[in-house]
Amino acid sequence: MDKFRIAVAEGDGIGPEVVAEAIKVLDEIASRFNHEFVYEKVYIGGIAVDKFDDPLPDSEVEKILSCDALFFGAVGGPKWDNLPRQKRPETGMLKIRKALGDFANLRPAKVFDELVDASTLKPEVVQGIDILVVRELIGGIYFGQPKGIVEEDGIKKGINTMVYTEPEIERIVRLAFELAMQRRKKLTSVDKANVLDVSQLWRDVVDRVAKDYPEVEYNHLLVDNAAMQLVRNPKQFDVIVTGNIFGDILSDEASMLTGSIGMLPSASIGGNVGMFEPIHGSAPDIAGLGIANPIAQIESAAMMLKYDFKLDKEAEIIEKAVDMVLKMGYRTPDIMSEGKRKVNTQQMGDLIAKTIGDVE
Ligand SMILES: NC(=O)C1=CN([C@@H]2O[C@H](COP(=O)(O)OP(=O)(O)OC[C@H]3O[C@@H](n4cnc5c(N)ncnc54)[C@H](O)[C@@H]3O)[C@@H](O)[C@H]2O)C=CC1
Ligand SMILES: CC(C)CC(=O)C(=O)O
Ligand SMILES: [Mg+2]
Repeated sequence: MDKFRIAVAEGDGIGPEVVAEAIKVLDEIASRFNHEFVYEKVYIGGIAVDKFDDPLPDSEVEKILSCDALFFGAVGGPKWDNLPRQKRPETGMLKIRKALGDFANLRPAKVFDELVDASTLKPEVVQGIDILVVRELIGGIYFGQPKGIVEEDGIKKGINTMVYTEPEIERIVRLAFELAMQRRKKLTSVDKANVLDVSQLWRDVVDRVAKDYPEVEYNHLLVDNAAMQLVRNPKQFDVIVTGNIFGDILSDEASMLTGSIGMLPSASIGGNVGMFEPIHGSAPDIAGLGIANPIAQIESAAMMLKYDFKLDKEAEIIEKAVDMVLKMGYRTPDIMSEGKRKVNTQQMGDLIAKTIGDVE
């Protein structure tokens, strides 16, 4: 029997609701394939602020570092929005990403055939889309110094700084080229090199690294154009590699090609312990209503099995079960369309867990 220790941070808002459904699916996999998943509850975000007055206490970091993976819901909410920056839930999340050293955040945006009608874009634009956004996760403007709000001569000034070193760029770009080699061998690097020096360095590094991957067809796009191209002609994209803030924004945009942000999982890798979370936030507007889509969280569990535990077959079974449940016509409200069967968060989790046993 294989044993894996998983640190579970449910976080805030819809976090606990969707994590509970993903755990159901993991338990089903464990019992069918004779694995043991041991869950270690950890506190990050608003829930940790309430309990410890700290969005990421050292004790939680230690616990996570002793586990094989971190399975994460989402953090944040209006209750904590006016706290000083150091105490905000989001600061805890940024700190744990940095502490784990997970520099690469993989965000696949794949359109299920059954959900073509759920997208706000025309079916012919979104059908067959399979994009992988490779977002740099522990550098760039979310971490650069100096930062803060200072007052000079009675005038307040807000400062953030976008910094990337050459090695930081090279490691994420190289990984993106490697991933492109395993896919359709197309890579688009997104930057703002017409304005930002940090982006010029990014572009120079991409051009240099590209020489080691002659089979990969690559291009550069400025981020404003990339945002437009994602809705104009998303099928032109295979792998998109970009920095922290551009990747954050473009992946939320890409999620709407698939029908809902509730569909997009992610894997953060490259460090000591991998971290697996949906791309969405804590969705305070629907928290507690039982209507959140748990598929992004469930697919994040599949990514954990694949990328961290090397359980490729089990990961694929989860993906197939999701596909089958969608084919049966079940939909949470965010992906609902005419003639389909509306279900709530728990029902969707139950259906996917139950369907695991029916996957061929
Ligand atoms: N990784 C994380 O923990 C993240 C945390 N946040 C935090 O989450 C809080 C809310 O941020 P928002 O900007 O509202 O972004 P959000 O991603 O939480 O929600 C955006 C919209 O998408 C909907 N949505 C999100 N996930 C859904 C799901 N699984 N099923 C159905 N609908 C879903 C929400 O209801 C909302 O209308 C903030 O405190 C923010 O800082 C935001 C993004 C990432
Ligand atoms: C809450 C932010 C710090 C991050 C975010 O929006 C994301 O990682 O998608
Ligand atoms: Mg985001």
